[in-house]
Amino acid sequence: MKSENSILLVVNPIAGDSDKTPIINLVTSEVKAKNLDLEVFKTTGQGDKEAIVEFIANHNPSRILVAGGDGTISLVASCIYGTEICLGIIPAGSANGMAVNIGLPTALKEQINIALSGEILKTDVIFVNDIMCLHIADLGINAELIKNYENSGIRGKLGYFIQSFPTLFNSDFPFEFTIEADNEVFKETGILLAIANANKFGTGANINPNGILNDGKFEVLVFKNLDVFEILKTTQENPEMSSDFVKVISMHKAKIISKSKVPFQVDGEYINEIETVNAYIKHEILSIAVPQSFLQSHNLNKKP
Ligand SMILES: Nc1ncnc2c1ncn2[C@@H]1O[C@H](COP(=O)(O)OP(=O)(O)OP(=O)(O)O)[C@@H](O)[C@H]1O
Repeated sequence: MKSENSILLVVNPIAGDSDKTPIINLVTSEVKAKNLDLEVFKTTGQGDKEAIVEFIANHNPSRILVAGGDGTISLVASCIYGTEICLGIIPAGSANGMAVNIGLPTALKEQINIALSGEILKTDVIFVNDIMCLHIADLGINAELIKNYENSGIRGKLGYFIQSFPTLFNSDFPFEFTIEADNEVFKETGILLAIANANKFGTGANINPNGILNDGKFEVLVFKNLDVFEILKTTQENPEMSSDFVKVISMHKAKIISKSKVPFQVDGEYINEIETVNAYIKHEILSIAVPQSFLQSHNLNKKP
């Protein structure tokens, strides 16, 4: 049985290269003000999943707050999906795609209050080659950019920017994909194939404006070229992109085969070069605390 009063804070001390003491202190005072109990778990980078599972078994928290980046959020999500334990996000990484997708505010106190709130979304989760994907996985030029960025040692947006030029010149794009979607087969050529449950990359680019986190489906989007005018549209809240630029297919499961090996990333983490991806969705299996405005603007049902 979970303990309604018990909150666990999972902190990744190295995420985003920042000191987490202010976060721990403010979470401690906010949790205390609500008469709840707090335990803090700091990740080490070694055996964290097993340690968190054991910690949960011993402390039975009703909610887990995560102070880290997308990697730490995925780690905790993989420990609690399918349970009633709710995840609260305190973005503190170099990449915070999930925070961007649920529209978290920037002020820490507001983030903590949302993470402890009763506004809860039961989100779908995609599994790509059995790897959990909370927002977007992709094959092609973005994954190649992430690989080059991770190898470069230059952090932040500047690192991304610097890597984009050699990546664009040296890439093997376009790639040829066969997409076996539910009961239909599509053959598409493109520079990037995204498998998306959410709308946005961590950078804020809104590549899947019609994606809904709890509709039981995900989208495969094949971007066909580097049309700058169309790419700029992804900075808008509701972009209408040309079908010459992107092909969008909504589905429950897919097998995607690339004619040649292609770079592959999941939620901002480079995985490897692959030829085949099997993707399927699990419906409403992860509870996340979200801003009330997000639930309202997306007409999403609140499900405790
Ligand atoms: N105490 C630690 N020391 C070193 N590495 C750690 C520690 N705790 C977690 N990690 C590593 O942090 C990574 C996850 O970081 P996360 O994505 O949350 O933040 P981030 O700042 O966005 O990181 P990155 O830029 O590497 O994606 C994992 O690779 C994990 O193994």
